[in-house]
Amino acid sequence: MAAYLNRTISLVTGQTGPSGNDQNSTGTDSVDDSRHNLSLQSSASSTSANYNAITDNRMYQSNDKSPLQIFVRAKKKINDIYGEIEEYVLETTTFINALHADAEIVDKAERELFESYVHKVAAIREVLQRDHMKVAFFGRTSNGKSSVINAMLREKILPSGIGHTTNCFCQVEGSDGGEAYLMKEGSDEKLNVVNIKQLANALCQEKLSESSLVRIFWPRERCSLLRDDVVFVDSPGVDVSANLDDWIDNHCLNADVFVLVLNAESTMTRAEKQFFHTVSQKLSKPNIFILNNRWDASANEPEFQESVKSQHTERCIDFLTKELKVSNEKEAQERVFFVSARETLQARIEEAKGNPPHLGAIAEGFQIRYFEFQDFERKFEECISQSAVKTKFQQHSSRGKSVSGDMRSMLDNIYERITIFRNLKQDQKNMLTERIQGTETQMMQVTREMKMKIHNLVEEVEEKVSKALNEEIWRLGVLIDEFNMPFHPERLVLNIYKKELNAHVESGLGSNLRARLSMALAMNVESAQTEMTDRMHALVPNEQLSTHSAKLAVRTQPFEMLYSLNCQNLCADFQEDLEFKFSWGITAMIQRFTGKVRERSKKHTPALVNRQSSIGHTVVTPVSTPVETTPVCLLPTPGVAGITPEQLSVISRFALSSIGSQGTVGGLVVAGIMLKTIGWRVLVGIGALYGCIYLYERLSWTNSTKERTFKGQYVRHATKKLKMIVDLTSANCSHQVQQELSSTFARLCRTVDTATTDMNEELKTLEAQLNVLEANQKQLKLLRNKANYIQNELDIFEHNYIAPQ
Ligand SMILES: Nc1nc2c(ncn2[C@@H]2O[C@H](COP(=O)(O)OP(=O)(O)OP(=O)(O)O)[C@@H](O)[C@H]2O)c(=O)[nH]1
Repeated sequence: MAAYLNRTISLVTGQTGPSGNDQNSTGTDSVDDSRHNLSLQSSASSTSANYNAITDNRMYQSNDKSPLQIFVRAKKKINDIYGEIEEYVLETTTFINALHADAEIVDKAERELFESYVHKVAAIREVLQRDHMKVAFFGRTSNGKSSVINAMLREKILPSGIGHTTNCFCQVEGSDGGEAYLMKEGSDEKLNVVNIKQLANALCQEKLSESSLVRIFWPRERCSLLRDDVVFVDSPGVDVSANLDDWIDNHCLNADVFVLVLNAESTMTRAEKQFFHTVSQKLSKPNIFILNNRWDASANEPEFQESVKSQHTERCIDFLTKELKVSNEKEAQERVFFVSARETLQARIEEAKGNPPHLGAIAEGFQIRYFEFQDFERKFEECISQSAVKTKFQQHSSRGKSVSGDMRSMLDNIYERITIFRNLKQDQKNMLTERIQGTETQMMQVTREMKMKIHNLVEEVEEKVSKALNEEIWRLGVLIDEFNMPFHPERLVLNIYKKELNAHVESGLGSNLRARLSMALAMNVESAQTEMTDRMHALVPNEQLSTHSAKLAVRTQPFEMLYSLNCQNLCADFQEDLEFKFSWGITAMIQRFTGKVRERSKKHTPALVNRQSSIGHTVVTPVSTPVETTPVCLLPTPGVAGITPEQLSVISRFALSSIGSQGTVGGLVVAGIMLKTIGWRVLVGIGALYGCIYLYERLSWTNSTKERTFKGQYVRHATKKLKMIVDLTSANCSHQVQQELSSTFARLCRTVDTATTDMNEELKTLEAQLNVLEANQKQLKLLRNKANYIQNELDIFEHNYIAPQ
């Protein structure tokens, strides 16, 4: 009670707070003085001063210091934060959708979860737009609920009158664009606002059910409360309906403040109490104000005024603290008021006309009641603003935090996954880089080694072929003896015989060389190829081996050496000599003698190198036989007794011609000398023997002897020619081996190159993937920081708007 009185005095004196109260007088006497000062009969100056105080108070209420501005600013702030949350959620979802392309990082369920936040935030924003401060008025019929609302709105918007007037729930809310209209529940049709008198009035024909709602949209600019998002709900009297539960469920659950409008002329009824009991059961600690309306009536009985007020106040406080348990004593004292709604409304209408408000007074003590009503409004505004911020925005703030927190932890998970994935890719990149470098180094080493190997193998082949061919040349006589085509000295037959013999020698030599060398050479080549392939296999990564295995495989056809001896051309210049020559004839003797001398000179002197440069079409290099190992000398070498073979040949020809030319005279001289020396009998005997030998040799000069002679001449000729191509043939063979191995190695190198190129491509792909992953991580960090920023914003919001309460 004392608090109530202090409150009244502070309003009158224009001072607020406990200090103001302390500085002024306290107690009943002071109140009496105030009442005296504020009576309608007070002087004009006093009225004018009080009017100024009222005007100042209204100005204060309508400026930015109005408690309702807390809600307005909080709503704007949370709206701004939710704008950022929506932007953040959209940005994150777009990013996650892009990441979803890589299923290893974000799966479908995760993506859908992110998308669900877009809808969630959009839904919260929608609710946020509709959030307002809602006050609901209850009380018995005709207690003046509609009048209180009208007084607060400063216009007679809701129907009021004696008896049961309000038939249904009427909600008054601000409209934009200066338009006033109303809408029935479940309809979007805008009705003329004058219809409210019919729709909501119980006395009219066209009445709605008591639980239905009519929404009245009133221009915001016409009332500061509406402009600041306060919504008023008027109800039918609690004494006319049994459906109180439905009322509460349909219209009260989101109310921030309840105002119980009592009739100060009577006392609180059971119906009124019952209604609020139900409300306090359904809502946790509802904010309830009690207005003892029609207090102007107390002016008629001033002697009982204070005692009635005390009684009402005590009962109301007990109701709030002891019965409903929704407030403590101190809070309850701030929630009970004694007002006159009718008077306040009239005063404000006068005020709107530019008249002093006291023109609306209907009884003595107007200004106290008027101030009390303003005090109620002030307390109500503080309460509804704080309550609405808490009940509505705390929930939004918590949900915003939960959304940003959930998203941040999901982003953290994705970040960790990307980190693992990135490390994996980085390891792969490092391994691949090392492998490429290793492959290049090993490739250089293998190339060096393989070149050396090919070189050695080629030299070995050359040596082997040379040796084998020389041996075959030594055995040429055997090969020619094996040739058994019928021999005939006739020119045409002999030409065919020579052709066949050339072919026989060529194929015989070829097959003998193959038999001796091919197997070993092929094995050597194959083993070299296998070694190359194995070394190259080691350079190609296992996973690429299957791709490149066909290229790496050793050729299926074994290597075969080709010995192109070409005896047809080689021995084309062979000319046989099948003339009969008596072995004891003078020419033969001289030839034999010169032959022996030549043989002897050959044994003791370096061989004369035939400088003839053409054998068939081939180029011949200096030849050295196994015997002729001495260095080549191009000068004629002196024979026995300083006579060269050419000189001996000239001498023999000269001797024969001189014998032939002297004819019989010479023979007779020789015969005469011999006859005289050894006697004619011995001479005849020698002659007979000589003749017999001649005859024998002449008779022995048969076809087979000619064949033997032919073959002997051929062997000598072919031996000479073949020896000249030994080096050429072995060089040719080694060249074949070199070609074979080089081409194999080149093929393998190409394969390794392809594998290296593939690895480089893979490296590029890995680098690109790493760049993308790095960019993703940067973006994730950014998004995480944004989530933190939003959380901070919401923390600050709670600290500024919710925590202080
Ligand atoms: N003297 C006086 N009369 C009042 C006051 N408040 C309201 N009235 C009158 O009481 C009657 C009922 O007022 P309403 O505002 O309609 O009351 P209500 O509680 O809304 O009534 P229902 O709508 O029927 O529930 C009207 O004639 C008002 O003029 C007041 O403070 N003093």
